[in-house]
This record gives sequence, structure tokens and C-alpha cells, in this order.
Amino acid sequence: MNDQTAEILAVQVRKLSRAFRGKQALFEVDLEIPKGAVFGLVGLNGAGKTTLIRHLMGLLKAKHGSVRVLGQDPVLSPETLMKRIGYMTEEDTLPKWLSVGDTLDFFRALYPSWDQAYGTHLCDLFGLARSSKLRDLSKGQRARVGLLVAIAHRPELLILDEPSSGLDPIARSDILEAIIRTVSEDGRTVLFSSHLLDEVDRVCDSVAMMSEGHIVESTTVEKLENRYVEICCRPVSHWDSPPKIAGVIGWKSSGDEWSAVVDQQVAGDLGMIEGLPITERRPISLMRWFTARASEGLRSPSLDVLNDVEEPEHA
Ligand SMILES: Nc1ncnc2c1ncn2[C@@H]1O[C@H](COP(=O)(O)OP(=O)(O)OP(=O)(O)O)[C@@H](O)[C@H]1O
Repeated sequence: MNDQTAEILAVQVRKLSRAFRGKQALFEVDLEIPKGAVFGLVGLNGAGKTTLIRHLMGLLKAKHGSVRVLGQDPVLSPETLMKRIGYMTEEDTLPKWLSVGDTLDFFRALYPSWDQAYGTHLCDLFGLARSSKLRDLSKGQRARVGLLVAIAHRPELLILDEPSSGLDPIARSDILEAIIRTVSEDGRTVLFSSHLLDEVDRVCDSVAMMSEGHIVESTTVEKLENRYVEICCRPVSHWDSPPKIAGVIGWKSSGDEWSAVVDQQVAGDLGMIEGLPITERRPISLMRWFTARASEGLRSPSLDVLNDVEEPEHA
């Protein structure tokens, strides 16, 4: 990453590959996240999202390819870099014998940029009592402590790996979304990995879809909406299976209507489907695009496996 790129990009991943026991988890992943973006990382289970994030956090060392976070190699400069990053994972890893107050004091000592007033404000907002022991809190309440710890030092880059799994729906919409908005309004960068596509749709301005270790598409939500459209038609007689047409993906039926996702360029030239008029063209949602792409089976990983084996943290 040269100086100019480091100014613009919060994350730059180049040709990152990783395999565990011969099974490829990442395959030549390229990813760029501009500073100030709220970036969603979506994909089915096992797509490689956490493996990618663990490389960004320096928990895994890039063996093939390169990783730069805020202009630095996360493995070479972990101490300085980690102070600039907030990280929350779905794993419930905070020490349960500590109280909320002790946990906050511990992390405050780690982060020079810890904002005490903001931490206290978040504690009140999240309904957390300093005296409560973490072991006496519910999973969702501990997830709130994890979120607080990730953001109270006002990180330049906030990485949330499936944060919603521990949070109840109210905490998700009221707290998580508010936090993500606050961080982004501050001009900071958020990387948000989630299965909950409606949440990603609501808060993210850019999105990358992962499948089987590949980045299938990385784009802005706006470009996605401009690029794809959902088309609908009503077959006169029953379709056992929808027609295969280049550029038309993710067919699904609802009553006597069939709909599919189409690249606008293809859709523009497409007057009819199998001789049937297109009855409607609808704007695309992230969920519809995702399910359409996923239904295509996407890309298979290369057979050219790298034969790494499972390694401990920092491997
Ligand atoms: N330490 C490891 N040892 C062996 N295999 C691993 C290891 N970590 C990840 N994998 C494998 O790598 C693949 C990608 O896993 P990863 O956890 O990155 O996916 P994910 O997209 O985060 O999935 P999920 O949404 O289910 O959390 C999976 O097949 C997983 O089993």
C-alpha cells in the first residue's frame, strides 16, 4: 500500500488465499474498503468471512497474498494497530469473573484514546450496571459489554463479526444501528459481517458477497440497485422449471408469477421471456440479489488446494 492508497483505504487485501487441512477457506481474495465506508460482508455459513476478518485482525498471518489495515500489516504492528481498531465478534470471550466496571477499567488502560464520558454514556444507554458480574448477565447483555468495549475508544476502524447473534432485536435496531451510524457520521470506517441482510441493507453503503472463499461481488449498494432489476412474468401454462437465459438468475415462483434477477443491460434488451411479456420490473433488494446469486451455486473453489493445516491463533 503506497502512502496515497493508505490515505484512501482502511483495508486493502490482495490475492489472499488460505486453506485449512487441504480445504480452501479463502481463494485469492481481493478487497478494498475505503475510509469512511460502512461496509457489509455477507455470505452463507462457511463462506470465509470470519477467516478473512481474522487476517485483518492479525489473528492469522497472510501466507499467500497481502493484508493492509489502516496502512499497516496487522501481524507486523499489532500493538499500534489494535489500538486504532474496535473489534466485536459473536464469540462470548470476555472474562466472566470480572464486573462490568472492572472490564471497562481494564480496556480503558489498554486504549489511550478511551473516551471516559462516552463509555459512561454507553453504559447508561445499554442499561449496564458497573457492579454486575459478567457471569450474572445474559448473553445479550454481555454482547452489549462487548460492543461498548469495541467502540468506547472511538476506533478509526470498527470490525463487527456477526455482532447481532448475541443481541436481541431491540438491541440490534436501537443500539447497533445507532452505533454504526454514529461511527460513520464521525467519518470512521465500519466493517460489518452479518447474516442479517435487512440490517446490512439498512446501514451499509457498500457490500461484498462471499461464497466458498471467493469475493463474488464487491460494490456499493447504490451501484447494486442501479445494476440489477427484478423482472416478473406470468407463464400461461405451468413451468416445471424456469427457462435458462444468459444473465437471468435466481428464478422463484409465487402463485402464478415467476420472477428473476437480471442485469439491467440484459433486461434492457429483454422484451419477452419465452414469448411472455415482462409484467413488472421491480427495484432489487440486497436480500433478493443475494438469494439470486446464491441460488446459482456461485463459483466453486479451485481444486488447486494450498494444503495448509489448521493453525493456532497468530499462525
Ligand atoms: N481453524 C480452522 N481450522 C479448520 N477449518 C477452518 C478453520 N477456520 C475456518 N475453517 C473452515 O474454513 C471455512 C470458512 O470458515 P469461516 O468461519 O471463515 O466462514 P464464515 O463465512 O465466517 O461462516 P459463518 O457465517 O458460519 O461464521 C469453513 O469451511 C470452515 O470450516
